[in-house]
Amino acid sequence: MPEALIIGAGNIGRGVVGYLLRKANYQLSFFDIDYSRLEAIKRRGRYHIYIAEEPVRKVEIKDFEIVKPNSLVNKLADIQTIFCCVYEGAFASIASNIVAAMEQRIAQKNTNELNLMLCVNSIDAPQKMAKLIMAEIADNSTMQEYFTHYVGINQVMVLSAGLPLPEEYLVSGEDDVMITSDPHLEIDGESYKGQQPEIPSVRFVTNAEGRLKRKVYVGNMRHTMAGFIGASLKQQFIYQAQMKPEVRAHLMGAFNEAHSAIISEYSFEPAEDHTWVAYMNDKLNQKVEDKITRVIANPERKLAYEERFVAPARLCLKHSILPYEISLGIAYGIKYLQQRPEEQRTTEELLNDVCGLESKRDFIITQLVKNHLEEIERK
Ligand SMILES: NC(=O)c1ccc[n+]([C@@H]2O[C@H](COP(=O)([O-])OP(=O)(O)OC[C@H]3O[C@@H](n4cnc5c(N)ncnc54)[C@H](O)[C@@H]3O)[C@@H](O)[C@H]2O)c1
Ligand SMILES: O=P(O)(O)OC[C@@H](O)[C@@H](O)[C@H](O)[C@H](O)CO
Repeated sequence: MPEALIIGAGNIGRGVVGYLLRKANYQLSFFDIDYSRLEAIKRRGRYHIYIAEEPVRKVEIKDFEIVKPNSLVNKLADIQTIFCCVYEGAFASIASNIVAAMEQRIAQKNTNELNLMLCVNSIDAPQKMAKLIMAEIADNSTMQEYFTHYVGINQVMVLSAGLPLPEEYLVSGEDDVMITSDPHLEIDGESYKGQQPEIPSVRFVTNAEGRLKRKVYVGNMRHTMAGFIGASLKQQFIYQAQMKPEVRAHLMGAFNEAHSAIISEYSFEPAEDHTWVAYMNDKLNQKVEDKITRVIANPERKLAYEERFVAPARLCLKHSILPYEISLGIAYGIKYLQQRPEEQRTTEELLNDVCGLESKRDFIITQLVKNHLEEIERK
């Protein structure tokens, strides 16, 4: 039986990744910084994944292991497949544990490849993780050689959402999770070390940078924009914003601007890209109870210069596309920040501090956002 360790047993770790690996008969082990929560799941012996299909399907997950904090390094020294389903803030501690595990591996002459799959929506995540590891082994050429030869740090595009279980299903267990329909993963096959396993609904792909940016700049941008607009309409769920025709027109406009920029910058096979667009657009019609608060969590990070709004807006300009609708998403993001009771900064200051936009250098984007904000205020 193949074995995988899932670090970060949250919506994606327990949900999408747990579901796909268990379906492929993997023996699952979970590690999470919240060990008491893992213990509670283990005590119950099972949890459920609800797949948001019509009708909703429920899958039971049992016979899994949990890893104690003081056993993590031993586990990492032994295992070959690790899925990291965390936010970037967890990278430093994971990097330190990988370094400690590499020491053990070298001592044990373990030359089995170790592949770390980074299930994160962050640009350059593998480079950031590699940098943290390299910083710890800067003076150790044996470790550096081992790292280069045997450790793969691989970007994953998680093409499904994982969310806390909506309240109406909550009877069966507090650790159950919901995932959207047709979950699948794309893993960077160019960075992967060794033989690629065959797992249904998991594809090893090339052009990972283009694919990740397509996901984050086009898909996550539109998702978060629906959240910011929905928040201004005092809605609770993403689908409520997506279903409003006037909102959907703006979401589609922003999606099309970002998508045009992405396909101008990166090469995609047209049929594959067509299928991706259809898959993403199908999500607009799904009535999944995905809370706006989840999708717009950490709004300042999401509005940053290299992130899902400003980066595609800049890419649009590079390819002579006016990021008119994406700028509307930024405007709603700024409006959301301004409504926080503790927020004192002016629009100009927020555009600068949060979005990294400079009024001279980024004249077009800042002007578009300011015009949209005036228009929103007039409504
Ligand atoms: N939820 C989605 O729909 C979705 C889809 C695609 C990608 N992602 C990405 O997947 C990642 C996880 O998202 P999520 O929705 O599952 O979040 P989540 O908050 O539900 O789960 C994250 C888990 O990581 C744990 N954690 C935090 N620091 C840790 C550490 N140092 N070591 C071990 N565990 C740690 C937390 O306790 C939590 O259980 C994020 O990077 C997110 O952007 C999420
Ligand atoms: O995970 P974040 O916080 O980067 O973004 C929130 C959502 O957009 C994200 O989790 C999506 O649900 C997911 O990426 C599936 O497309």
